[in-house]
Formats: sequence, C-alpha cells, structure tokens
Amino acid sequence: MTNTLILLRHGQSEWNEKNLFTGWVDVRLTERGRGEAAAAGTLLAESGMLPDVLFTSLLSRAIQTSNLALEAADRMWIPVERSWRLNERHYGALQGLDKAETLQKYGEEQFMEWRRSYNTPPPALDDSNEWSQANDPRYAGIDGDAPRTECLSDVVTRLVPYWESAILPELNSGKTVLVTAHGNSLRALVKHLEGISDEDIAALNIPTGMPLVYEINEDGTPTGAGRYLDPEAAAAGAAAVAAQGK
Ligand SMILES: O=C(O)[C@@H](CO)OP(=O)(O)O
Repeated sequence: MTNTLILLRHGQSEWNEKNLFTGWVDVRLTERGRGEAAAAGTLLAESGMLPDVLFTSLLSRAIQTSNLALEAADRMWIPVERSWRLNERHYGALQGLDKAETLQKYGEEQFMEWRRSYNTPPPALDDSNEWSQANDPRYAGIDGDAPRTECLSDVVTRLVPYWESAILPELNSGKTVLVTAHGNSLRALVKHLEGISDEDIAALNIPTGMPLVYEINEDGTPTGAGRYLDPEAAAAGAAAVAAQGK
C-alpha cells in the first residue's frame, strides 16, 4: 500500500522579491505569492489530491501559503501540526543580506559554497543582530538553543527524525499529507526521500508555490521520483531560483 505526500514550498515572499537571504526571518507573502498559494490549492483540488492533514513550519510565509491553498481547495478544516523542524535553513550571518551584493563581494565560489554546499554553514548570526531569532518566543521550546546558522546537513539532521516520528505515521494511517515548507527544508526532505548524494543535491532547486507529489511506501521510501503537478511551470520556477544573485 502507498500513500500520497504533497510537498509545497511557500509562495513568493517579500524577501524573495527583494532578493535577500531570508532563512528564519519571518517575512510575509507578496501579492504574487498569495496568488501562487491559492493556485496551488486549486491545482490540488482539480487533480483530486485533497490533503487530510497539514504539516507546516513555524514561519508565517508557510502558514499563509497553506491557509490560502487549503482555502482554494475547500480543506481549511483539516488538522494541522506546526514544527520548527520544517523551518527554512537558518542562514546565519547572511540573513538580511542582498544576494547579488553578496555574490559581488565574495565571488561565485564562496557564494555557492554558502548557498548550496551540503556541509558548509555561513558564519553564525550574532544574537544582537536585528535579524536574529535568539529571543523569539516561538522557539522557546527547542531542546538546547535555537540555531544561529545551519548548513543543509544540519537541516537533514533536525528534519528526518520528524519525518519518521510525525509525518510518516500519518501517511501510514492512510492519509494524504500536505507539507508546506521552504526551499531548503524541502531540499533536505527530497534528498532524504530520493537518496540524492551530497554533491548532486547542490543542483536541486525548489520553485515557489508548485505542488510536488510522491507516493510513499510503508517503510518511508517513495515509489519513484517526485512529480510536479505542473511540470513546465515548476521547471521555469526552479531555473529562476537557481539564477538568484546572478
Ligand atoms: O533566502 C533563503 O532563505 C533561501 C530561500 O528563499 O534562499 P536560497 O534559495 O538562496 O537558499
């Protein structure tokens, strides 16, 4: 028996539009992002993929996206669980910086190392920085301290146990599960699901607002690669993410 998992990156955020490194900074959706979120929900309904349960991060752009998508799909009533483990990768001292200026200042190699390497986190963000989340009450419950920076492997480490203990059991109880999260937290989950190597994951970009569907076996493995419900629009969106800063 397999069950359906739908991954959805939030719609365009205010800082996606401004081309700023975002991470855990709690920015909202733009008008375009709200439209993308609603369109994703309409596409789910048209495809007959109605979620039974929702998982989101603690960040407003993912919460807004799931609300708008579920409203469009007439599924606002489904149960929801929110976790910091689905948050975007914490971007450390890059949070709040302009991507194009950072590329200019540090050069392509360093820029891509911070942005897409598996094991190199950016420098840590100082707690006194205006974009720090050190004193944000929503993270008070995290065991140990909230991160001050993360690389993708750190995200895999915090996300996979949650996938196994919280999300997979819902799939295995026969539910269609919607996970609304972020570019890099979804890259971490896709890496885990598809067994993508540390090197190859650098080339994977997730577009905003495009439902990505898997059929999941009981042991948590997918039956095949993920499938975008609108493959052409998803390819264009992923290319735009890859080109950020250039
Ligand atoms: O800024 C960020 O938090 C992420 C996602 O928007 O950007 P990137 O694609 O550069 O990792």
